[in-house]
Amino acid sequence: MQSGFEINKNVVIGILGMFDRLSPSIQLVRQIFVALQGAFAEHQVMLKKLSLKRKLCVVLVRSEEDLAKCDALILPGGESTTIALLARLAGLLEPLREFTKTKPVWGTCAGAILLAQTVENTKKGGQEVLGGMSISIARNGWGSQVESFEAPLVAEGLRESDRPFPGVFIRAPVVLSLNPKPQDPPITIVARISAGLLPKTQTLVPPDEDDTDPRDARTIVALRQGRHLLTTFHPELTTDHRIHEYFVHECVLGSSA
Ligand SMILES: NC(=O)CC[C@H](N)C(=O)O
Repeated sequence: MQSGFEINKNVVIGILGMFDRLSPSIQLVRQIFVALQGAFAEHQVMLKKLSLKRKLCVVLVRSEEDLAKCDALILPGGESTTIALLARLAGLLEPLREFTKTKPVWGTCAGAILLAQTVENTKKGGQEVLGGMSISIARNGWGSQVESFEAPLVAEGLRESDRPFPGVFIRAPVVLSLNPKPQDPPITIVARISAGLLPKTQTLVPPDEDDTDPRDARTIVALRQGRHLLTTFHPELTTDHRIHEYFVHECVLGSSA
């Protein structure tokens, strides 16, 4: 893939931080959740570990002005409906949709929901999306917070693909189907969970004892379409930086890192 970057240009990766707009008391509650769900600091630490030929700047994005500085964006975990609402209140929803049309975006967990074209199991009133990926996804598809789980993932699209990627799933969404139209960029599977490890607690898709089809869309937990990346789990809460590396090298810099 062609890189859109000049060789000496710094690369700015933004991390959407809508929760950082909230009042101090709500911030405290948020910190408790973010410690569990990953956010700016965790992604920043991972990005700083990558070895690149050019300087990588990581910025927190809370406004249209912040977004305008970015070459690429990470939509972190949290709560997709709240993130979309806060983005709308900040006048950022449309700029985010425009950004998604032209620049690389990676959505983790709640961010993955925002990147999907259609969402099931939404809260009353529906879910606003940015819609960069032609997939259908279900919020909280594996169950509630207490049914969060960890599982080794088959890292088929990553460097050292024989080495499983540690999957951390927190009220994670489930990919239901891939629906690319002929004119859309093709979808590449980056990581899967083995069909046999699919949690039985999933709320949306009825568990089927015989359903161990490894091609089942529910087994897809990381995928790429064009310059966008989607992970239903939280790579920033692990010590394995291969997914961050994949985003920067493949989606942002186009293999020329
Ligand atoms: N860890 C997460 O980001 C959870 C996502 C959350 N279940 C949502 O609907 O947005």
